Amino acid sequence: MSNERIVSWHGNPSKPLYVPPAGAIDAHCHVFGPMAQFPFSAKAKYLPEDAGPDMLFALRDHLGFDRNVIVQASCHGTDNAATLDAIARSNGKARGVAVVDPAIHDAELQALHDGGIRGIRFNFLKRLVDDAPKDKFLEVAQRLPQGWHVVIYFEADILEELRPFMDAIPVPLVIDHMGRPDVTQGPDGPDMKAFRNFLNSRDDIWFKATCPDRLDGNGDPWDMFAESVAPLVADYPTRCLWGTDWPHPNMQDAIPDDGHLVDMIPRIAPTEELQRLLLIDNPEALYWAD
Ligand SMILES: O=C(O)/C=C(\CC(=O)C(=O)O)C(=O)O
Repeated sequence: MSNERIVSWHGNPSKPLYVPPAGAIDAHCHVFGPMAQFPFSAKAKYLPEDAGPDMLFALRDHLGFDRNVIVQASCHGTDNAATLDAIARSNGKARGVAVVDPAIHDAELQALHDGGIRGIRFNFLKRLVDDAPKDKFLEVAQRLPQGWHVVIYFEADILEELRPFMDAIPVPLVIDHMGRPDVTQGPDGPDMKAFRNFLNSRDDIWFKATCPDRLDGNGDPWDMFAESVAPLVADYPTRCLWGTDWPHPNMQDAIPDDGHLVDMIPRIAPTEELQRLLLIDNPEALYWAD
């Protein structure tokens, strides 16, 4: 890995035209560092510039959101200190998802709960992590604090391979970026069909209708993303979440304008009722149930 620190976020995102409802939650974002206080993991696959809580909360306010769910990014490995620090600074307006060493003690899981964590993330992207031990992941998934869930990040080509593993997880599942379907196949393409089959296999699988910038190679305004994802939100309105994905790790060559990302919301959730579910009720059920 090069030692050059990367900027993957927009310096001056536009003000969105869409105004989120009061209480709206950005349910997928990260913090990077600050490095002097929270060094990156020795195993990190990218070395970003600092993107700490002050920047995240300023963006939240600029975009018209009220709360954040901060997902531990791979560059911080299994040390959740930066994520916990951001939650602690949020005045109750952030909760989080941790990445843990599967050998973590129950008391440490409880300490994470007390710090605002409500789930753990299993990352299966080979470009981001060296190994993803399914047997160990399953063991820790069986002893999570009450009310927690598991977030899984994978790409569409390994959905079937992961099925036995995911089927065995005894708590709700939240799938990052819908398992990265090729949205240019359209709403009835093979990737979306396979993902719908998976959603239909149990009623406690949730998904993040996120990342047009990662999933639609045609670029902003990401029309194929809108076309492919709107039907999924319409058909599973109580199981979808939305997030900016700021600071957009690894997107330095195609940095999205966060204001434009927010303007995707009414295109995938066209009614006020769908927007309330997507931005408030659904993420509250997972992250602010207590
Ligand atoms: O931010 C995301 O959701 C996606 C990422 C980064 C990531 O997950 C991580 O570093 O943990 C990606 O595809 O590079």
